[in-house]
Amino acid sequence: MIEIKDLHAKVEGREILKGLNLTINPGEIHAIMGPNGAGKSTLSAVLAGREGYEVTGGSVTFEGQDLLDMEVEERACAGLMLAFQYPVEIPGVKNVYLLKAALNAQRKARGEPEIEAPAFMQLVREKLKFMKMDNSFLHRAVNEGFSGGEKKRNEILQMLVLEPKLAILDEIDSGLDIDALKVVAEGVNSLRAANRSILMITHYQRLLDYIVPDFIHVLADGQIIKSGDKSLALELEEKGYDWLLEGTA
Ligand SMILES: Nc1ncnc2c1ncn2[C@@H]1O[C@H](COP(=O)(O)OP(=O)(O)OP(=O)(O)O)[C@@H](O)[C@H]1O
Repeated sequence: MIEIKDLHAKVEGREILKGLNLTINPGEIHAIMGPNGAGKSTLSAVLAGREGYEVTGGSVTFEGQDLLDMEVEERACAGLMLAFQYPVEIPGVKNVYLLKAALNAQRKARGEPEIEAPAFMQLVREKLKFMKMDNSFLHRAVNEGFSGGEKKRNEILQMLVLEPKLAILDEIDSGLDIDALKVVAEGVNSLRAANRSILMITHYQRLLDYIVPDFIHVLADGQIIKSGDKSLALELEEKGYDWLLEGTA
């Protein structure tokens, strides 16, 4: 699905990613953990094509295409989607409008006609119900006045409607109460498919009890310094990061 080789990136002139390598195959779920400031969100921003992040070396291949050469919209239409750590509020744009516009942009890129209004409403209502969200969320401005947990649910709602090939979840568990964490995890688990991959950034092993990853990686100082299976998260919970950082030094 995606192959990241020796990726280097700068933010505000400072090198944050320092030779990062990661390969994710279709159907796999990978989790990235690591100390604050290690570059985890920078990685997701670079993959999504966010402005202000300068790639200074390396390559990223997404389904055989050079991802770094694609515009943000092209990346989205090709099936890459990022759930933000801090979802943005878009005053004046209704949630339902954003979902429909995004879905139709995707369909257009695939040469498909726009979705018919009744089919769209049926799809969206079904996904809202799955996320245990009230229909009124459709007619509110995107994320405006949403609680922290509601914003995170809304990010997953977008994913359920848009069905990305590669879903990147940046700290989707932060700010969620216990019940909301389960709902969000169920949403993410329902995305699991043989032709879809998920990359989750998290600080807590707790999320990984609900969404069990195939691989866990530790990102520190701009590089992946250790990879393992889900048992690595338990080891990190117990020992912290110092033992790994000392080993690297
Ligand atoms: N726009 C920016 N301007 C200046 N520095 C930035 C910017 N974005 C990121 N950085 C710096 O890059 C480093 C990596 O940040 P990043 O958000 O990628 O870390 P992280 O691993 O996601 O951390 P956390 O676990 O705390 O969310 C930090 O030192 C941060 O201050």
